[in-house]
Amino acid sequence: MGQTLLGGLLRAGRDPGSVTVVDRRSGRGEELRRRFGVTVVDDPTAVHDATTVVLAVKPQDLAGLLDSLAPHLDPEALVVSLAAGVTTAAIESRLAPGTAVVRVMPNTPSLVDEGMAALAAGSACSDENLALAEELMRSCGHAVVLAEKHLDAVTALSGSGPAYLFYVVEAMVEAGVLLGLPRATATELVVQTLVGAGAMLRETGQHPTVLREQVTSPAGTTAAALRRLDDAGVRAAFVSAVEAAHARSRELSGG
Ligand SMILES: NC(=O)C1=CN([C@@H]2O[C@H](COP(=O)(O)OP(=O)(O)OC[C@H]3O[C@@H](n4cnc5c(N)ncnc54)[C@H](OP(=O)(O)O)[C@@H]3O)[C@@H](O)[C@H]2O)C=CC1
Ligand SMILES: O=C(O)[C@@H]1CCC=N1
Repeated sequence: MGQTLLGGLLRAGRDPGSVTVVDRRSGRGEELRRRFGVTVVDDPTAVHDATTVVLAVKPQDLAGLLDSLAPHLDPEALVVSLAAGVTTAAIESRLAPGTAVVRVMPNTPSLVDEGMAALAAGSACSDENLALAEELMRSCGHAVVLAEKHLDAVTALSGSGPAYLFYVVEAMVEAGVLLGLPRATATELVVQTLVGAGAMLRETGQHPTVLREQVTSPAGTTAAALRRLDDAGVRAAFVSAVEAAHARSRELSGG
């Protein structure tokens, strides 16, 4: 996710010379340097002169990372965390009092500048800090500011959401192959159908129920398929899956 966001920032015109990546795996540094033209170091004390620090490690690694960064952070620096589940209060508790923290939940379509991110401000975060974090996230897609109590739901919906849609695409491609289509053809059909359906949702502004009804001819093929999906409890399974992601995000906040 960190690399995805880095790519978005640079595409949006940020000077690579102004960005330092702290990466503990030395083998990857050369590739990042070559690909993005940024400075790559393995020493976390490099944050000492940073005005904005983006944390893109797994939630389980965040506490240890914060402890190693805290003594070196400029007290005026803005800290932006991408970690699922970890609250701004938990982050603040490991940093100097008054440190500005923003919690962000991005998603992987940021890779193609179609990301959806939600941001929540910590207790010492000014409007200016929040606007800066929002600008960072808008460099690779959409961004909304929400109360922090909603961030676990955002994580479950748009954070993990691309995986649910890729899962549906995988299943549909397999179905096409089962019906005798070459895999490449099935993939092209399904991918463009997903992109087209997404564009219709965005550009018509119509409710998905209306768009689904337009596809569903009386006594036709779609009605036969949707009946099977309902029989298999697919709609309920999606709701339950999102609930499970929400619960897991809340669990990670305890970590
Ligand atoms: N993937 C996604 O779709 C989304 C992820 N997120 C959040 O983004 C964060 C990263 O997730 P993701 O990119 O999937 O995870 P990855 O494991 O792919 O990336 C985490 C990276 O952090 C590095 N790292 C760990 N500890 C340190 C450290 N102390 N110093 C420097 N680098 C370190 C890891 O290095 P190494 O490879 O050596 O372990 C790894 O490259 C998570 O908190 C996740 O919740 C948020 C929204 C969406
Ligand atoms: O699976 C995860 O935990 C991360 C957070 C949201 C998407 N990926």
